[in-house]
Formats: sequence, C-alpha cells, structure tokens
Amino acid sequence: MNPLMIDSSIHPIFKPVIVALDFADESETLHFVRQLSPDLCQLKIGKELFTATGRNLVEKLINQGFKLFLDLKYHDIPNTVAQACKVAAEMGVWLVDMHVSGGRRMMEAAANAVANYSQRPNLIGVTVLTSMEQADLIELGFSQTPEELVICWAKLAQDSGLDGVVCSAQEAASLRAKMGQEFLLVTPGIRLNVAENADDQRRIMTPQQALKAGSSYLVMGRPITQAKDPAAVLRQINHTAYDLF
Ligand SMILES: O=c1ccn([C@@H]2O[C@H](COP(=O)(O)O)[C@@H](O)[C@H]2O)c(=O)[nH]1
Repeated sequence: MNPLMIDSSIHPIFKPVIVALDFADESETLHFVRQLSPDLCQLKIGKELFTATGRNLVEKLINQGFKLFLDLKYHDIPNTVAQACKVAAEMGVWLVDMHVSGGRRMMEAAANAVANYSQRPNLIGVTVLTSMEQADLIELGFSQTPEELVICWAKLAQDSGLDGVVCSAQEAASLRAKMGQEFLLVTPGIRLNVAENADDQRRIMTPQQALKAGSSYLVMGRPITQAKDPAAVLRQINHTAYDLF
C-alpha cells in the first residue's frame, strides 16, 4: 500500500468530494456530519440549510476543521454581490459561488472585494445548472448547446478574475483543455453509477468518469447523505481518485 493512502488529506485530489448538506435544520445536519471527518471530504451549505441556520452553522463546521463551500449562488448588482463575498470571506469560507450570468462587472467587483483578505475564499461562477438540458436552454432563448454555453461563460468567469466554475462533469474535459490546470472545475450531478436515480439532475457522470475528465471537486448530495454508510462511500471514492493519479 502506498503510504500516502494513510492520510487522504495530503493532496486534495485524494478527497475530491464536497458533500452537499441539503438538510432542513442544524441538529439533523450535525448528526449526519458526526459520521464524517475533514480528512474524508469537504462540506457544502446551500440555500435550504443556510436559510434555516445562517452563519452560525457555517462557522461551527469550519471550527470543526472542514473546508466549507457556501453555495448561495449570488446573482445581483455588483455592489451587493461584492459585499456578500466580503462577509463570506470574514466567515472563513473556502469556496463561494455566483451566477456567471450576473455578468463581468458583478464578477470583477466580487474578485476585487476579496482580493486583500490574507485567506480569501475561492470565487467560482455557476455556468449552466446540471439540472438543465438543451430544451431548457432553448426555452430561455439560448441557441447554444449546454457545452458551448458553459465554455463561453467559463472564459468570461476566468477573464473576470474568478478562480473556477461550477459545471457538469460532461464539460470537464473540454474545459480542462481550454482553461488550464489551475482553474477549478467543481462538478455536481454526480451519481455512483449511471443507472442510479438521477433525481432532478440531467447532465450526470460517475465519480470515476468525472475525475478522469478533469474535475477538481465532485459535489455530491443524495448519493452520500442517503447512503447506509456515507464514510465508506467517501473512502471508496478517495481510493478511486488515488488509483487514478
Ligand atoms: O449546477 C448545479 C449547481 C449546484 N448544484 C448543487 O449540488 C448539489 C447536488 O445534489 P445531489 O443530491 O447530488 O443531486 C445540490 O446541493 C445542488 O444545489 C447542482 O446540483 N447543480
């Protein structure tokens, strides 16, 4: 056995999963998180849990040693998003996101707002939601394929000073080739096998496919939170990641 496997925190690629804590309250969340550890995964708080618990739980989980993705998908005028990103930076979060469709000036204002924090959060742009497919884009007036739109918005995000994007793993290979090795590709829409229930997701991949394609981090909610043994699933994915790299 390679000695690196003893500590999966040595390189982030060996714990690529960000677990989406899509729960309704703090006690349910903390009960679930007791099964995990910062050596196994990162955590994500999104709209449901943040609306229920606010900054208190974010700070509690950071104090437990977890890297925290605050997934509130900001989309507003530049000043409002910039100020929100400053508050997130003060809370010590690791990743913050905003919709690329908020435009260049919004993203530049956000990047400038956090630039001088000694430990600033990584800012990432949400491209085309993984729950969307071609028909949804047509209905919204877009003529591009999901992949074309994701590539266009990822370039704009990079040009506006963001550190990466949220996209589906189906776009990861082309984005990795175009955006370089440092650009973060954070990919939800992950299912343990393609025959698994995709729920409301449309553009899905397995952990192995996503990592091979160039994903930096895999966002996984239900496949982990509804698993009998969430830690075992995470260990398995970490071993897969280790074997791949
Ligand atoms: O395009 C996006 C952006 C964010 N998400 C979030 O990721 C998780 C996925 O949960 P699953 O249960 O694994 O489907 C969820 O918190 C979403 O808000 C996304 O799915 N797609």
